[in-house]
Amino acid sequence: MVRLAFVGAGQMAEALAKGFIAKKVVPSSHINAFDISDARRRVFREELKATVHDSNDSAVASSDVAILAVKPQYLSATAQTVTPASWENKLVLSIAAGVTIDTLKSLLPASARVVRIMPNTPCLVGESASAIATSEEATSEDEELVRRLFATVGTTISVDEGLIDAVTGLSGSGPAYIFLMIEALSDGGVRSGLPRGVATKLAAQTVMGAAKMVLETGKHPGELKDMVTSPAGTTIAGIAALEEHGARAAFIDAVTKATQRSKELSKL
Ligand SMILES: NC(=O)C1=CN([C@@H]2O[C@H](COP(=O)(O)OP(=O)(O)OC[C@H]3O[C@@H](n4cnc5c(N)ncnc54)[C@H](O)[C@@H]3O)[C@@H](O)[C@H]2O)C=CC1
Ligand SMILES: O=C(O)[C@@H]1CCC=N1
Repeated sequence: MVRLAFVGAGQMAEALAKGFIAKKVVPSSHINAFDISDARRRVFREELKATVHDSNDSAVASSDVAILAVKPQYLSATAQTVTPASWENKLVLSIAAGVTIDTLKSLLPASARVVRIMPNTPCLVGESASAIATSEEATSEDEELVRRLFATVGTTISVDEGLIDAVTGLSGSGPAYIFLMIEALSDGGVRSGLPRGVATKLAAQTVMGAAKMVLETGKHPGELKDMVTSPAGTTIAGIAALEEHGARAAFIDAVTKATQRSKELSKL
């Protein structure tokens, strides 16, 4: 079974590690980690029962596959905390927004094989959307291993690296847009008289049900929207309000701006 190292044990590393452990694809005993924060090391040691090391170097040296899970701004300095000998022949996965395969390769010995992945936090509940872009050096076995690993925590898709910034703007950041939307729908329910707990539950279940209908029926979202919308009914009144407030443009702009920010991060 593959031994994993998390270089950086923050929110995303925790979501992935918990997902892998829950799906029994990597046991706690095969998860190595280091983080500069005591608090984060404690979470990995006490909650995840992972092996927490006293350096990135030791965590990587003890593993077959390393996952770079620090913020993009710290990635270069962090990669240098691992000796070239420990990186040798490793499969190195980076989940960092904006950091290109070329940049990653420049930080590692030539024998390291790089794969870029953009997952999202629903990996915690087995519903991540992960896009995978491989370097030329990564073998088909590497790609298969990464796909199998991330498929246990959700859906995977292979893309050219040129599309990873757009993936980041849509599905990498996307859960936050949907959480905001659920919160706002719940507020609407509360304003209309529902208790908060009931409103949030109905809002979240509605988002999940609608998403499942798109994925499982294969129908265009517009057609599904029309199926809800009775002439002179309640839904068209709600849709008209959303259009008046520019909801559609707001979502398009959110993805566009987040994609631009991902591109900016690649230039830092
Ligand atoms: N949060 C999300 O939803 C997603 C995040 N990402 C990417 O995942 C990466 C991590 O993001 P988050 O988990 O949200 O950030 P985070 O801030 O929760 O985690 C980063 C961790 O790295 C640690 N760290 C900093 N320097 C270090 C060093 N030299 N050695 C070891 N650990 C060090 C920090 O203490 C922190 O715990 C980022 O590159 C981000 O672009 C990708 C997809 C989704
Ligand atoms: O906000 C961020 O930069 C990271 C990348 C994708 C989701 N969170």
